[in-house]
Amino acid sequence: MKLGLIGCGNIGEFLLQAINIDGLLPEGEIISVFSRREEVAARIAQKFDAKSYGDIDSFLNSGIDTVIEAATVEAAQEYGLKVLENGLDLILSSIGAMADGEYVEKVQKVCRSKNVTISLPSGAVGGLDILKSAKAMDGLDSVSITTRKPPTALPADQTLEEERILFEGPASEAIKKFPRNINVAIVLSLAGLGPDKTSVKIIADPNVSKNIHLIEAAGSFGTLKLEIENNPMPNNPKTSFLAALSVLAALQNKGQSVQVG
Ligand SMILES: NC(=O)C1=CN([C@@H]2O[C@H](COP(=O)(O)OP(=O)(O)OC[C@H]3O[C@@H](n4cnc5c(N)ncnc54)[C@H](O)[C@@H]3O)[C@@H](O)[C@H]2O)C=CC1
Ligand SMILES: O=C([O-])CC(=O)C(=O)O
Repeated sequence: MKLGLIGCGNIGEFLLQAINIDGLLPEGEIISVFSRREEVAARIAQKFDAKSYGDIDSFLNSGIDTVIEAATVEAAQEYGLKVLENGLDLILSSIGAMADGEYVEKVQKVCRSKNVTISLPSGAVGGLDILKSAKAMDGLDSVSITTRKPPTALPADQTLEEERILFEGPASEAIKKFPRNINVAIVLSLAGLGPDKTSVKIIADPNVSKNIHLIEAAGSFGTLKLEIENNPMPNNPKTSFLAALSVLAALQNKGQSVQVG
């Protein structure tokens, strides 16, 4: 795999280290890097033996076959379709871009016509396999996620002394208000009941140091209760380490003949 990377932040730099330096993707290498700030892309590219590009078209035509997006929901929406239209597979970190049903339809149409795929890694949560099985015969009745993070990981009052509920409502609204914090609700929506029927609660809690997600679901299969206590990434406490690992795992699993789950 000849990989291109959009976004040189936390997840991006983790992947460059894991793939280009530590050799954790034996069949792949990140050869091209694109970021909003060209000088950042140039510095990071040099450090990890890749090439940086200042415009998206040269990046997409740099000999890559797969693009990893690790930037923002806005960037994913801006470049996602273009990546696919150029005949390149896409792996998305900013899954909030897929909250819009019309956008998802366009993505599916381009994927079919260009024979490419878009992969949505499980990110900082799990249980997607259970939700997918549970809804196979329309037997999934409810899905909710309660996200509890320290104020440093949220756009919250940093001097909070007690926990505070910042949001309660559907995933479709949550991702509009917290596009950098609740991508997990959209991946759960896509596996389960959709962004309007997936309930979200976001709590800023000064008494926790981890990013905690509690996923609850019920249906004809039974009930699900899954709590994940994520360690934050050292350079960006908003992002859980598991989210970066899930992108690496998606790359490692890409094209494998034995698919688990
Ligand atoms: N699916 C999930 O479970 C999770 C998803 N995320 C999402 O993954 C994405 C990446 O996360 P991090 O690496 O922690 O973020 P980060 O903030 O550390 O890095 C983002 C990078 O993207 C660059 N960027 C911003 N706009 C851009 C544009 N228009 N074009 C190109 N580059 C652009 C920034 O300059 C920055 O270097 C974020 O959208 C984040 O919300 C984060 C955690 C969990
Ligand atoms: O990393 C996390 O715990 C979740 C997160 O930021 C997101 O879903 O956007």
